[in-house]
Amino acid sequence: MLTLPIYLDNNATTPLDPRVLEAMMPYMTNMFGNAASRNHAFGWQAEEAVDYAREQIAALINCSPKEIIFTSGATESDNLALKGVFEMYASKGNHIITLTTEHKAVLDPCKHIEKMGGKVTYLQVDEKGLINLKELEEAITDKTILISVMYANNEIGVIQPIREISAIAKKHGILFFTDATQAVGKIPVDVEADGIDLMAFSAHKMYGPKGVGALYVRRKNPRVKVTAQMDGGGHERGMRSGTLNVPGIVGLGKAAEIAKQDMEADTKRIAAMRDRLERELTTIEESYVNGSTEHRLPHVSNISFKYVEGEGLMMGVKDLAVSSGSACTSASLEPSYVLKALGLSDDLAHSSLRFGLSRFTTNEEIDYAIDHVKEAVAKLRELSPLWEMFKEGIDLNSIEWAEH
Ligand SMILES: Cc1ncc(COP(=O)(O)O)c(C=O)c1O
Ligand code: FES
Repeated sequence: MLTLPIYLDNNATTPLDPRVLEAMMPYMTNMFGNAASRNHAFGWQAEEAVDYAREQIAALINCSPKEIIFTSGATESDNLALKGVFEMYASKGNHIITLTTEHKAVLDPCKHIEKMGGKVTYLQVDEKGLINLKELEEAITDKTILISVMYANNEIGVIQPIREISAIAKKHGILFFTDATQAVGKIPVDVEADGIDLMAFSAHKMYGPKGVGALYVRRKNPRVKVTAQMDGGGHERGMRSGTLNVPGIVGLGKAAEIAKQDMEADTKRIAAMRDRLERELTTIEESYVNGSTEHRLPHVSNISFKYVEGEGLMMGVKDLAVSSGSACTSASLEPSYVLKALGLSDDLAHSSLRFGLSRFTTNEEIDYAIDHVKEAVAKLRELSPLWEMFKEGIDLNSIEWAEH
């Protein structure tokens, strides 16, 4: 049975897995203790639950439970990593290297750091969305303290060469931070093998609750430190004060456990549906997949349908919850800065849709999406004078479409 509307915007957020909700429920009802209360059973129960969640998360990303700092989500983790390193290592240097295609939760703290006297290099990506490793190495100066490169992009799903980046950071004695919000729980992420020093992630992108996330902070070779951005009771080894969100943390832990256990099977199923969706939708004339299809998350596809407005297309497929650009910026009519960074013209960037599948996506939903997007593109093009000119063989490149 097909229930409308269909949710294909799982890069913005995922639904809560019922197994996660079940694990959280006791901590939202009778087990309400404060994990910092050391003198009674309510506190012990809560602390035990938090410790267990730390272990579940550590098992997913291959770290020690002690290396997990709980936060309110990836935005906070990004802020803590960037500003925390900038402040902690001020005597060593003030230069950070990142990408133009990072999430705003990285770019905006970088802007803040610039206002505080820091220097930030924003590296361009290639037309597939990938970093240029030579340019990365060339950007390093004796003042560089941090390389911040996202694991996988939220708009196009492109996965960066994390191990090569961390090797460069290590060679130069620089810390490596990755915003892995879109990757953790979706693809294998191993902080040891990947050589990551700091890593941000969030529960609500991996079938957990909203408002909870974590920052992985390496404790051994090198022992990484960040200056707290939230002062108070000294929770989380002094790096993030504030009463712990116990139900949320339990949810993140359970989400991590399920991800570890189901990842292989989920990925196989989801990638097959994504590939079918992409194969079918690219039979539409003048449609283009954005970003690398080789180094990409298994559940994402970002496609531009030339001569169609993404916003109009979204209206045309009302029962399909997809996104054009990213959720944070969807209120603005500016074309996506990520797609622009790949070299797309404004028009092509505007004509894109992002499809994000989940473990709950069904083949029937994909069938629906294929049929309705095809239909909507055809209808909108019927009304488009540009499409008509294109069909008549008039060369539009020189007049309407900016050079890439
Ligand atoms: C790559 C990336 N970083 C950071 C965030 C922010 O995460 P949160 O909503 O947990 O603050 C998101 C989600 O929008 C994201 O996709
Ligand atoms: S919700 Fe991910 S782009 Fe903001």
